[in-house]
Amino acid sequence: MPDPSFFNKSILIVEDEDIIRETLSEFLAGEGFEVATAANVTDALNLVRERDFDVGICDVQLPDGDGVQLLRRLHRLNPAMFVLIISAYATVENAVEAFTAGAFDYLVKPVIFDELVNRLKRLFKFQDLYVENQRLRKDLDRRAGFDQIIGSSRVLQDTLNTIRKVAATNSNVLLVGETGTGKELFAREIHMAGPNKDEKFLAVNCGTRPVELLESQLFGVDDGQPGLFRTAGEGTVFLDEIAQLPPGTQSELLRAIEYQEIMPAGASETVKVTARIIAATSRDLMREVADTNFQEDLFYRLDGVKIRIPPLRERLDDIPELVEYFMTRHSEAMGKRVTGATSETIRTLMAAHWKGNVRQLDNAIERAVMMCEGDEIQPSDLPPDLLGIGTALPDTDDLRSALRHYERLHITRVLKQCPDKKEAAKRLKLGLSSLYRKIEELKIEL
Ligand SMILES: Nc1ncnc2c1ncn2[C@@H]1O[C@H](COP(=O)(O)OP(=O)(O)OP(=O)(O)O)[C@@H](O)[C@H]1O
Repeated sequence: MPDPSFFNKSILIVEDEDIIRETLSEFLAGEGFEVATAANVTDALNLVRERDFDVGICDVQLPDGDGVQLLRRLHRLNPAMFVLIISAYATVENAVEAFTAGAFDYLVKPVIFDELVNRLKRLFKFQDLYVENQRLRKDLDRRAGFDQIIGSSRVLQDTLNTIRKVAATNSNVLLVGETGTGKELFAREIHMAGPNKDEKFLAVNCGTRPVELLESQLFGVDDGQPGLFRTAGEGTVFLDEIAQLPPGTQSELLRAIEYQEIMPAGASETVKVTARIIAATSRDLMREVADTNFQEDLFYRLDGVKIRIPPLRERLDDIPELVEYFMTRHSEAMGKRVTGATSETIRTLMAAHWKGNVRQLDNAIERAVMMCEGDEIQPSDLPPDLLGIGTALPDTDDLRSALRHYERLHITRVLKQCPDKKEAAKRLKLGLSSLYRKIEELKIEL
């Protein structure tokens, strides 16, 4: 009975002796593998250039090269391919060379089938761990901010350029932007592009209450918790919603910036701190100063290096890419196969107002993926309030067609909210038969 871990696995046998290659191939195919064979280095490389294999079994001596060198080249083409070297002569040097080059295992001829099966079972256990490890690493990198800022619009790219320049200087930064524009994401990017990227990035919301809790989180307690500033070391402290920092805490923060020292609760002496500070606000800090809610000194300290994160409506070109990104993420998480959005959906999204910016778009796509019944997101899968705020732009200048377009959109939205046609007709102030006629005329899909 073949081992279940062998099914759907692909294996490449590289062996110049016909009889060995064929018996191995027959045996492994019988065990459930998908098998391909090559009799020399050139053929093996050509096969690996064409497709990925899970495993390679390579003889050491081949007519046009040696198996260990082949192994190195295979790894360059596909690092996830695990290779088992077989050799007619067992020498320590051979084995060491194979393992140093990255072989997963080493077998001596004649190959005993039972032994090969055991080695392959072991190999797949490791390979599963390897794949899982790669996935987690990717996930971690994503969470840490790598590769996560999506969008190639000019406006976004200019902002990213400024961010990278500022990041290198290790100076404190103020990020200003509406809610959901990605301020925390950009703050992480600054940290990761800065000289202390291997240190910690710690975030706190300045709206945290009571004040004592916020202050102990930030500055710590004398004989208890160290607080974010000390824990961050040379890393970054991200102060979100800085406008909500209470007046007393503002003075403490000013001291941390001006003198690089803090006073933990209950302490009698100050403590030196070196963390970089990145603050973010969705409010106009200057106005908060004018309204005496925010200390002027602190404002000027923070305002030195200020970067504005543009709202989504100023970079509509990013929407298709962001939709693709969120769609992939959410459909993976929900185990669905939603692979695209219709052009009408994209037009609708590009016409919406996006008060909640990228976060709102993320939520809209999450909902759309949930509602989507086929493999493409339709306008009717989008949140109804979104259709209300923005209106899809018609594809034409012809007034009659444009009116049909809006009529179709409006009726679709009402029907989506209210599937009972009698009720929907009432809301539309139409007779029931007129509604049916419109549905037919406008080709509204239910
Ligand atoms: N360009 C982008 N690419 C990918 N995801 C983004 C982008 N911008 C924002 N996001 C995502 O949108 C959500 C909101 O971003 P974030 O929390 O950084 O915004 P914020 O400006 O700090 O919001 P708030 O002011 O409400 O705290 C997050 O899930 C973030 O990952």
